[in-house]
Amino acid sequence: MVAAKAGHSSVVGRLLEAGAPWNALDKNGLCAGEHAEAAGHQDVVNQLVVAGCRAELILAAAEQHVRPNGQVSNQDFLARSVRYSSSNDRILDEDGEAVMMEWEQPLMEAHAEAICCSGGDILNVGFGLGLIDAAIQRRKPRSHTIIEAHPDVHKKMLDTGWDKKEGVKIVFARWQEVLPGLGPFDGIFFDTYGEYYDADMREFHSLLPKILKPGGVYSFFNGLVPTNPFFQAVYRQIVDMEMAAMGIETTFISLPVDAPDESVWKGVKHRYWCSDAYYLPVCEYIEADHGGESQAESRTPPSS
Ligand SMILES: C[S@@+](CC[C@H](N)C(=O)[O-])C[C@H]1O[C@@H](n2cnc3c(N)ncnc32)[C@H](O)[C@@H]1O
Repeated sequence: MVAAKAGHSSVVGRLLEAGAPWNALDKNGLCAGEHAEAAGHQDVVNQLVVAGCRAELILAAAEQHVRPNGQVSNQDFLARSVRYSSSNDRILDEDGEAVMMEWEQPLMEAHAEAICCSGGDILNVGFGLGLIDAAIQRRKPRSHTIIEAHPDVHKKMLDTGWDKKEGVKIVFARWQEVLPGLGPFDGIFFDTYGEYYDADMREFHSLLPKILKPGGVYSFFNGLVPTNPFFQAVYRQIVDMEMAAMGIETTFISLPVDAPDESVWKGVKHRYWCSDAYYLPVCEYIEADHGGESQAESRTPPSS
């Protein structure tokens, strides 16, 4: 950390080679990448991002929850009840963990804008409060498929008439059971609960070439390590690399987040968000006739 703070990239390199963990924290909870970033040593930041991506450690650590603080497995979550608040501004699981909260509305609006840009056939995985589905409906797509696996959430969808909306098809199942038998789609959004990047999201991503049409847009709720900006940057890089291996280019759009004040978290077991920035992923096939340079230019660097 001292070497990172001082910008000594050769020393940082040697320490990493000798097995120093890229993601160790000091007593103030800061990692080497944050020290380097604060001191303006971008070369060291980039070096640590690359090391983080390569390290076996990151692959193990990649078992991040798609949504933070979901402490139960997906199957357990689906087998237990959830409750909607009376004002419909949140869903809590049996432990009082927030499954979804209304403060995310502007983020969901932005995701809908990204995936509905060409209209057509849209897929959303995970209904929750229906925020993104309402935003999708406002954009009047040709068809709108919603995969939802929780019985209580499915009941809420029926109680609120989602099954009667024109063009809407509800698939009451885990996405693992019905994909890739659906689609293909022009726009896809993924936002489940109690699932992990390593085990679940990566599997979902591997289906994209089958379910995303050429010219289509994929996005997902980016809840990967929201508590640490440097670790977030590493995950953005990992997603970018894994998508690129499938011929898909990822652009992260940086959005300011109006951090919900303390009162919003009252009654929620864990506050799952504290960052003032959100990096909205937009994933599209790399076009064969695209110039390599212009693609690189349009990417957001991992440390931004
Ligand atoms: C965070 S909420 C989605 C919030 C939604 N984006 C919104 O705008 O309100 C996650 C949803 O995914 C559902 N879900 C969890 N695991 C699933 C799975 N394997 N397949 C389908 N839906 C799942 C949950 O029941 C929950 O309704």
